[in-house]
Amino acid sequence: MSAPVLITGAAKRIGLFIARSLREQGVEVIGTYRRQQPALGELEAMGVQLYHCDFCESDHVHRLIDSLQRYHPALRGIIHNASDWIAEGQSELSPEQVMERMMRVHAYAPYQLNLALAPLLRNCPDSVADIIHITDFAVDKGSKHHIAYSASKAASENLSRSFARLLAPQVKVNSIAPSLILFNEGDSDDYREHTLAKALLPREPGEAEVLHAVTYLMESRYVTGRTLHLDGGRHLK
Ligand SMILES: NC(=O)C1=CN([C@@H]2O[C@H](COP(=O)(O)OP(=O)(O)OC[C@H]3O[C@@H](n4cnc5c(N)ncnc54)[C@H](OP(=O)(O)O)[C@@H]3O)[C@@H](O)[C@H]2O)C=CC1
Ligand SMILES: Nc1nc2c(c(=O)[nH]1)N=C([C@H](O)[C@@H](O)CO)CN2
Repeated sequence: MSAPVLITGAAKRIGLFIARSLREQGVEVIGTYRRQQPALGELEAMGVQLYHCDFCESDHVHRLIDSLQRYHPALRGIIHNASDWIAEGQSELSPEQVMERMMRVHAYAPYQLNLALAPLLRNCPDSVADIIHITDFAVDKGSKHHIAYSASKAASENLSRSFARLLAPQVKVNSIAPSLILFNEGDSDDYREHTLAKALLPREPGEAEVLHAVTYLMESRYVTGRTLHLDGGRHLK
């Protein structure tokens, strides 16, 4: 791949795994980060170009777009990975504030980036470029505890359809909809057991499962406007 891949939320967990793996394969990688994380130094040492951006802050998004347009003539791909997983009632935020934050990070910022960076994707010297939105299994089923999160991920998935139609044939646009990929450190044994039991394949697949899906989509020459479900058969339980 002869132009960089932009990965949002690259400082930890799945975004970090994808950024590190693509870089190890010799792909130029640009990453965004919100908070200082231990892995930022490692990414810089690997040659990953990092930009600070909180997608809930409009001026940050505009500054990121300006920098990318100024310093990068082309992009091979954009992976919209950045995400906040906020449950209603589990933070000091009001429901309105939760919905605003969810829509900003999962829909508004990706919308702004796709529109502004489409010319850079079209400039990619490879035969094709990709946008990938990482959404969630909850898009199809909803979520009673993460209502705004789920709705905003559904908006993100719909962005994939619209941008697939707008940017074809130079740019493919797809979604990856995972259910459980990686537990969080604070997850209790009961929560882990309950979550694993939701799928036909009761396992925590880890970040590589998402990397495989990203690689498949970026190597495809005929898939666009589609969603890859990574859910262990949960839809059949
Ligand atoms: N983990 C799982 O099992 C599942 C994950 N997914 C999806 O996969 C993707 C990666 O998941 P995972 O690695 O677990 O996600 P995490 O929540 O662990 O990390 C998300 C990343 O996004 C960044 N981020 C959060 N809010 C903002 C913001 N307002 N502006 C900019 N960056 C922000 C975080 O930065 P910071 O370091 O500051 O927190 C972090 O780097 C996400 O889109 C998620 O919704 C979907 C289903 C299951
Ligand atoms: N931004 C995030 N989104 C999601 C996370 C996460 O840790 N960060 N985790 C999940 C869960 O794994 C869920 O799929 C199963 O309990 C969902 N989204």
